[in-house]
Amino acid sequence: MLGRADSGDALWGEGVGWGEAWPAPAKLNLMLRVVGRRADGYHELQTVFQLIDRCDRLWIDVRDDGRIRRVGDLEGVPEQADLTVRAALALRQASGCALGADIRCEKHLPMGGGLGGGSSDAATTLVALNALWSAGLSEDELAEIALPLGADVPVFIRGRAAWAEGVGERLDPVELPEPWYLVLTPACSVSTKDVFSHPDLTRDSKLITLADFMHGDTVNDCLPVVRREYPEVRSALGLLDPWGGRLTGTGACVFAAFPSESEASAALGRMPAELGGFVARGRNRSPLLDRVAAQTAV
Ligand SMILES: C[C@](O)(CO)[C@H](O)COP(=O)(O)OP(=O)(O)OC[C@H]1O[C@@H](n2ccc(N)nc2=O)[C@H](O)[C@@H]1O
Ligand SMILES: Nc1ncnc2c1ncn2[C@@H]1O[C@H](COP(=O)(O)OP(=O)(O)OP(=O)(O)O)[C@@H](O)[C@H]1O
Repeated sequence: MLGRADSGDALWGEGVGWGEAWPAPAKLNLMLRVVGRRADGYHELQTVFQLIDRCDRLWIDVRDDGRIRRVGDLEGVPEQADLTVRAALALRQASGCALGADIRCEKHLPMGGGLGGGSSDAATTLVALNALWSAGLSEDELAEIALPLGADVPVFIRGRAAWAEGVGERLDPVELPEPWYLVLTPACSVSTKDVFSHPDLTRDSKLITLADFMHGDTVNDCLPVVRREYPEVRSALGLLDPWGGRLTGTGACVFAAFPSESEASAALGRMPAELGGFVARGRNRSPLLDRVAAQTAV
């Protein structure tokens, strides 16, 4: 898990030079309702995604020999299971492209944190290689390849804060306030699969509207199960009580919104030193959209 020392260079913004890096931002689920279950076991959701300016970074070199390789290790994830490698293979298959790639991912986002790090890495790989290979797939086609890689991958392809339904593939862009968030990263990894297969998970939440959400309906139906099964998440949430802490996705990360960076940083300063956490700005537009525009303008 990443602690406080890991800070500034994972952000993007004015004056931050990305060089050749491709950004893979995190997301927060600002609310999450489980409204049904499909025949294949996947759950129908209503959720609101917002991006934050905390990113993994990828470097991708095109290879002429058609091989797709991961450069460097990712603890607990074999090369062929890595979502960046799987995304590249899926794009090569879909596009018929004969080129390959070396992919290096610098992780700043905790795994199993509900921040969608692996999903975002996959989306960035698809978008980057579509440009670098001149594969010519449309955004819709990329989103279609993205979904089998993970329910969270399409939102990162679209690169916009969104109201989402289905398993997260029916996306409507939304303009939201862009507050500062304090995100706490408890030292545990929550398995999305385990939460969704838990017998006590609420699976019949009533449908709400965007207006309901805007008026403060920010329930996360995974919270009761996660709070019970993961004491680290329970105690991190308790620390955010004064500011209305919320769980993102199936956790483990929890967050609270603040009107300014200084207020979010002050709250972070009051957290126990051993608890990982960071401050990031909510964003309605992904830096990936700008990075790919810069690439295609070359
Ligand atoms: C919880 C969220 O993060 C909210 O944004 C996502 O719905 C999860 O997306 P994800 O991590 O990309 O999840 P996937 O890799 O597609 O699925 C992991 C496992 O979670 C379960 N799963 C996931 C999403 C969903 N809507 N229903 C499910 O039941 C399935 O058992 C699946 O095997
Ligand atoms: N490049 C990658 N980065 C992170 N995880 C990866 C990657 N490739 C494969 N994985 C696997 O995917 C799992 C989920 O990782 P991820 O970081 O997306 O979790 P998450 O933030 O909880 O996701 P979500 O919010 O989408 O449920 C990891 O535990 C890991 O086994």
